Amino acid sequence: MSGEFDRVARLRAIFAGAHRGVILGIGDDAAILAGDVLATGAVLSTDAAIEDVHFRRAWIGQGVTWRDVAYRAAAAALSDLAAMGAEPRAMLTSWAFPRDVGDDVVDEIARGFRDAADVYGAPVIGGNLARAREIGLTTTVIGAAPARAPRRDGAQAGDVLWATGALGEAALGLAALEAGIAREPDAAAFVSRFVRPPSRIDAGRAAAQSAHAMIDVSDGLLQDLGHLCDASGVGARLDALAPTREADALARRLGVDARALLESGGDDYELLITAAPGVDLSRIAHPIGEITREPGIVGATTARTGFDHFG
Ligand SMILES: Nc1ncnc2c1ncn2[C@@H]1O[C@H](COP(=O)(O)OP(=O)(O)O)[C@@H](O)[C@H]1O
Ligand SMILES: Cc1ncc(C[n+]2csc(CCOP(=O)(O)OP(=O)(O)O)c2C)c(N)n1
Ligand SMILES: [Mg+2]
Repeated sequence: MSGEFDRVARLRAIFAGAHRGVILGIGDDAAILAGDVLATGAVLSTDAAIEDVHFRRAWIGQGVTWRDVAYRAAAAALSDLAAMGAEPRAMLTSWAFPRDVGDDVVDEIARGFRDAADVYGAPVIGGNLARAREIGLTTTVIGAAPARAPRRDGAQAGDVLWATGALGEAALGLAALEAGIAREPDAAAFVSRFVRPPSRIDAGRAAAQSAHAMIDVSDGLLQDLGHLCDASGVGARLDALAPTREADALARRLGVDARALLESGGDDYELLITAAPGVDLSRIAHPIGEITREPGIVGATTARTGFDHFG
């Protein structure tokens, strides 16, 4: 197994390449980005993917690869840029793992980040390696600001509430993984929805031009819609949201409630967008309800729960 500095050399090879606006990448004390690639303003966020909190080693070989785990860590972090309508420019990634994690695994993790770098157009320009008891992959994302970034606090009563994709399906994929049936045909699509969330960068950038408010769904619809409503001083009425037949069938098999996962499952990395009633976002999203003057969320079948790290 290589030492820290040999590992950095291997990462440098995997992340190699010329990238627009990157004056200095991996290998020095810090990276340098050209100011003009962030001329509209820099949008910055960071998120961690921690073993047994966000993923499990036991999943590897059960329908999930290390490359998937890494891709998901990057995509989850990049989702915050989508939610601001920003255009990804670069990533920094800080990894911690025990000594027994070999070079082959670290290389696979690097390739997963490189996959995400290619899909999102955000090269890995630096990071850190450290030893720890558990595997942790922390990703800092850097994006260029849109002309106007839709925030959590801009929703107005009467706005239409839109979502970019199916909610609750990633949580079903997670439930299938936890139940050990991830490789079965009726579960595979949900598992891949969990491990490789679709990029909503283009949707976020398109919506930024007309949205009043936007947030990404990481902790569950009710939880994240709740954050948006609280920040905006409004409430929401949800339409009757129905899981697909396939989702319902898998949920029944797993003994979970597909509708509850749709409302509180988390790990979706879809966008919630609110916009004035005349705005048509049907190219990128579908309407799921409306914003109300009265606080609180009505129309849900479950209580406002969702993921809370310390709850
Ligand atoms: N350790 C921290 N130090 C400073 N700010 C933090 C810290 N942890 C979270 N925040 C901030 O709190 C807000 C909510 O964080 P979080 O729930 O992780 O958002 P998201 O779901 O978009 O990743 C964000 O603005 C984030 O930057
Ligand atoms: C092993 C495992 N158990 C449970 C989950 C579900 N889960 C873990 S963290 C989380 C919420 C999203 O992660 P967080 O770190 O809160 O991201 P952020 O909201 O900061 O973007 C969810 C739904 C999971 N992904 N993996
Ligand atoms: Mg976060």
